[in-house]
Amino acid sequence: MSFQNNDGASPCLALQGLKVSFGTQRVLDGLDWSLPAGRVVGLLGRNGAGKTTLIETLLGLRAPEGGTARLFGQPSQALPDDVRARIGYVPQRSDLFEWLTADQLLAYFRSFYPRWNTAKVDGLMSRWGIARDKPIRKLSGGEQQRLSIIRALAHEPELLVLDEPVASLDPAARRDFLGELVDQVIDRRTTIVFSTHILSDLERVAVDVAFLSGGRIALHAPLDELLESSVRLGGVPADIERFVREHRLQALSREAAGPVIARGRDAEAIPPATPTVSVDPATLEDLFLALTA
Ligand SMILES: Nc1ncnc2c1ncn2[C@@H]1O[C@H](COP(=O)(O)OP(=O)(O)OP(=O)(O)O)[C@@H](O)[C@H]1O
Repeated sequence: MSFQNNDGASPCLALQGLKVSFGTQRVLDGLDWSLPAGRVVGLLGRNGAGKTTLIETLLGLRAPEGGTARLFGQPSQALPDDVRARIGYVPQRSDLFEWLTADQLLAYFRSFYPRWNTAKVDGLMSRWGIARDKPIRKLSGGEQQRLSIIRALAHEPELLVLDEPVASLDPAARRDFLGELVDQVIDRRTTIVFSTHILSDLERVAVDVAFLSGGRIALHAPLDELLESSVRLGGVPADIERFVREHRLQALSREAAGPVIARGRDAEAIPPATPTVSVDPATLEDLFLALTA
């Protein structure tokens, strides 16, 4: 699958050979990744896989030891102000000034941006039920998280990066938030990268998924295509191995025991079960476990 931009412009995010270590621990290990405009990508990986490190490095908040990170064609480490204004970021830990009220906070941020969508801010503040005149420290964790998201959406960024934005949100708020992200893409072609551990949410919206494992992006594909072309195979290892070879499937997990997750070229390339090998649809959880092992 190709992720070239349709209009031929440079990708909004381009990472090449990115390397980041903490002491002797190599977290990003020659990571390549490129994203055209207008996609929503769920960044998946196990705890400690390096999602936050990747997000901080791509935004220029952390210097890599090797490789390059570019946003809108500019080096992330030296972004001009006009490019910075095209980016929205919701960090994992709240960056809100807790002694301000929501209204004061929004007024403060508004002063930094040439563009600010007051109607969108007001609409989301009332839809998400956030008190405007309470000190932020008195808002619940989920309300603070929603306020942080509103702040990041308000200046209509072309690239929105969110580090576990739904961690404190209840299921209804998560659904609403994801709907908002999708609207954002439909209305404005915003590119959105967000890390999450809540796989069930992703299956409800048309998103891409990118799996971070071993310091690299192991796979990046539209989720619906990935699910349609992936299966869980059951049977004894020798039969499965033969089945995978004969049907030219790509085995995504190589565990000696248990189900094997495999992928065909597309949905049509998936063969039916045989007396010795069972073929069932793979879930996103199957894919996550296989690809981030
Ligand atoms: N400032 C730091 N100093 C030392 N080690 C760090 C630092 N930041 C991150 N690490 C280590 O780097 C690895 C990747 O951390 P990171 O926070 O990027 O992972 P993550 O995928 O976002 O994890 P989680 O899903 O738990 O939020 C971890 O092993 C972590 O302990």
